[in-house]
Order: sequence, then C-alpha cells, then structure tokens
Amino acid sequence: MTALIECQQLSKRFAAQTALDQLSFELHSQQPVALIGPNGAGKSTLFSIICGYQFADSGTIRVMGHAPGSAALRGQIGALPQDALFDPDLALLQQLQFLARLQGFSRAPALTEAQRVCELMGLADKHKVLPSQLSHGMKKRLSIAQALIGSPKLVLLDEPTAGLDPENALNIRRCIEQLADDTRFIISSHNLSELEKLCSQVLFLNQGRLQLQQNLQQQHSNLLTLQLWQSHAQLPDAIRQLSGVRQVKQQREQLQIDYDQQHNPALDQQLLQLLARLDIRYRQLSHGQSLEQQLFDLG
Ligand SMILES: Nc1ncnc2c1ncn2[C@@H]1O[C@H](COP(=O)(O)OP(=O)(O)OP(=O)(O)O)[C@@H](O)[C@H]1O
Repeated sequence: MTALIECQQLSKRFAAQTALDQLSFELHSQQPVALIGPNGAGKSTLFSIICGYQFADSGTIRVMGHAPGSAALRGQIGALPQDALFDPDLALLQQLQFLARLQGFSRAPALTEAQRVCELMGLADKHKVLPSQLSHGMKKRLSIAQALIGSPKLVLLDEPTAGLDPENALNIRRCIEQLADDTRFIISSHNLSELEKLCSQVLFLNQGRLQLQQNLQQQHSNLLTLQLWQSHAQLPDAIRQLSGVRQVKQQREQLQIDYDQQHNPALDQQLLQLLARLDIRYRQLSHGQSLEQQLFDLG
C-alpha cells in the first residue's frame, strides 16, 4: 500500500539553523496522526515541505506516492497554518468562496463548497460576519473550514485548538473525529492529552530528528498506571505477587504496572481489592501510560 508520507534522510537548514536533520519515517495510518515535539523541533517546517511551500535541501519525500508540490497533489492537501490570515474586508462566507475560487471552483460551485465547509465547522449562522468580529474560537474554525475546501485527502492541522476554551476545543475535536473516516489528519499540538484522544499514532520530533514513532493504542494494552496520594514502600512487592504482573516501576507517587493481559485480564480489579485490603487510598488508576509520561521516560 502506498504510504501516506514517506521520507528518507530529509534535511532542511535555515542559515546556521538545522530545522530537519536526516529525518526518515513512513506513515501508513488510516487514523489521525499526532506530530509533537518541543518548540523549534521542526514540525512546521515538515508541514510546509509536505504542502510543497518549501523544499528540503536533501533527502526524499513522497506524499501519497507523489513529490510535494507536484500536479498530482493539487487539491489533495489542506492545511491549517499556525497563524492563518484573512482578508479583513470579506465576510466569512465570501472569504471561503474566494478561497474556493482560488482552488479552481467556478462561482456557483465555490459558493456551495463554502457553505458546505461552513456547515461542517458549525459556522452556518456566521456567513455575514467579518473576521474582526469573530471570536478566537470561531477564527480557528474558519481556518479549519478553509483547510477542508475541496475535500482534500490529507489535512495538516498546526495547533488546531491552541488558545481555545475547553468547549470550543471539544467542538473542534468532534469535527475532526467525524471527518476522520474519509480524511487523513496529521495534527501538530502541544496538548498531549488531546492528541491521545484523537490520534492512533504519534511522531515525536526533537531537534529535527525522529525520536519516537509509536502506535498509541498498542502501547497502552499491557500497562496500568496507578497514582497514589503518597508512596507506600511495600506496595510494589505486594503487586508483584499478583498473577500476570511482569514488572512494577515506581516513580514517587506513581506506579507503572506492566502485565500480561491475556494471562490475567482482571488485574485492575484485583489491584483495587489489594489497595482496599491494605487500606491504601489512591488518586487514579488508568489503563496505559500517558503520552506525557512516555515522552518523559524517553528523557
Ligand atoms: N523561515 C525561517 N527562517 C529561519 N529559521 C527558521 C525558519 N523557519 C524555521 N526556522 C528554524 O527552524 C527550526 C524549526 O522550526 P519550526 O518552526 O519548524 O519548529 P516547530 O517544531 O514548528 O516549533 P513550534 O512548536 O515553536 O511551532 C527552528 O530553530 C526555527 O527557528
């Protein structure tokens, strides 16, 4: 099957600054993919190369089998840039219609397409509003709406919920979830818990290099994370006695329990019974390990 993205030894420099450093990976995911990394890791540069806005200095990249910027990819990639700009004089629907015209839609179909993406992003009642009158959340939705014009196969979202309140962030997450059956998303964000809810795979960039590529669900299948109010010296050993437990790691008030799920699918219940028996109060018991913790473990 053709990879969604395939890069080999991709490098990009800006004067003395290395943005991407011999980056190699293949993406085959049908579900949204998270692109994460600290500030300056190279995420926006990678997005920009995928879109064909910038070119790598060396290495190769194929997007759905084609070179970025090639005619075969025209209309196939939509992008939400980190700071999208709008024409201050055009109302929301006109704005989207104009962008649809730029993509090759003629006048009437451009209007229909603008209405469609407005509807998708819950902006149907805001057709006549100017960008300056939109709240931050609505501007974000407008930016995502423009990325969806023409139903691209791949949509790149750079910080889609940055600066949004929880309700608006949830609305955007729901929209992405609804579209994810037909559209591939790559989402760059610093909000790791949000990405965990949306994405099935994560790419972690650091200093322009790939530090981790991982399937999130797979990683979670055999792990329990127990958060205590305070550490208990004897608890790890008591847990090790439970059937199916392979390893118990303690980090202050947090225990990570690696176990054989097939051998003992009811370990979580047995763990709660053990805590009750020892009269130990706990804050949270969750399946898997948070993305944040995984990255912390990587150092
Ligand atoms: N146009 C440019 N001119 C000069 N340096 C640049 C340019 N674009 C990116 N860089 C540098 O390349 C590196 C990678 O930047 P990039 O914006 O891709 O990182 P990022 O992971 O998207 O960061 P952030 O999370 O802060 O958005 C940084 O050191 C940045 O300063």
